Amino acid sequence: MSDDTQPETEATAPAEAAPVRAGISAARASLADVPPEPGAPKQDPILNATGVRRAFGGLVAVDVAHLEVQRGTITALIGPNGAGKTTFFNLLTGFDRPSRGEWVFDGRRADRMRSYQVARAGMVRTFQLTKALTRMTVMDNMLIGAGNQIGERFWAGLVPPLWKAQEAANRAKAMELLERFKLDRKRDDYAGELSGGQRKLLEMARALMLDPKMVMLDEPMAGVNPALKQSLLEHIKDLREDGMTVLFVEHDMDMVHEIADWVAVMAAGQLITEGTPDQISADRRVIDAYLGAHHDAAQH
Ligand SMILES: Nc1ncnc2c1ncn2[C@@H]1O[C@H](COP(=O)(O)OP(=O)(O)OP(=O)(O)O)[C@@H](O)[C@H]1O
Repeated sequence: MSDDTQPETEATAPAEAAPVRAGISAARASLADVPPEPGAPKQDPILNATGVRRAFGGLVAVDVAHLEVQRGTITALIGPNGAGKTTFFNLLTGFDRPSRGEWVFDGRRADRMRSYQVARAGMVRTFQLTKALTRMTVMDNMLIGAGNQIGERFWAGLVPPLWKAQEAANRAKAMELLERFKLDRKRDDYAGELSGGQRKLLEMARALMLDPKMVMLDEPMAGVNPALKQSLLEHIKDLREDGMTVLFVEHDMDMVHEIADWVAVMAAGQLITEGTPDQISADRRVIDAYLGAHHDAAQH
């Protein structure tokens, strides 16, 4: 954790040290008996997807037969360029519509939900800061991340005390998160002035404004300098400690090894295997997929 480097005190050491070990060992234990095969069933999947397909004209970008994501784990989604990872993310989070397929998130059918409904249900993805957002302050980015809960409820939005109370609560929550991500001193700066790594931290902090159960991160390490990488990794581990599930797309295999409890591998739209990081790095199918080799049974 980012705070581990601080000197331990009697008051804080036990409370901070215990959950770190609890989260990772619970996650690994929950996956211990799962076979390293595509579509492997999990003990307690927070996400359960079946037959998810998305074609763009003649190109089948995603064709995932089955995937379960175990609750409380950090799961990496890897695969060569063009494997369909981002498209799959977009489908799951309601930003794209599948040609067919269904999935259940935390006990609720989510394949018909719109993106804001998916987010409200607890599956929240991070977004790269768009140009418009870089021209807003860090705090305003956080407040946008909170959505407009009262304003969306039309009648409540007409009652100023309710509206103001909600805004004050959002601000307090945003401040707490900015402190946690060590961005509190930047709150009045334009988001565009942040470094690559700080932007990633802001993207994650914004997602947490919605109190997600599952956080979806698309290439969290892209454009982050080595100094901030470690801090970012620790923040992602903290999400698991707080009971959240994390699914992330990433090309940086060092990062995958360091934080993933489980890895799902896509190639040419399909889920070709799953397993622990060690199982995956030894899997011939994965090596072949990255080398662009044809899957040939004789090689196994
Ligand atoms: N809107 C779209 N229209 C047409 N083709 C698309 C569209 N979006 C994605 N594709 C195609 O679908 C395939 C999968 O793309 P996708 O971006 O999901 O892969 P990826 O695994 O995320 O790749 P990368 O690691 O390079 O980001 C690619 O061949 C891509 O060109």
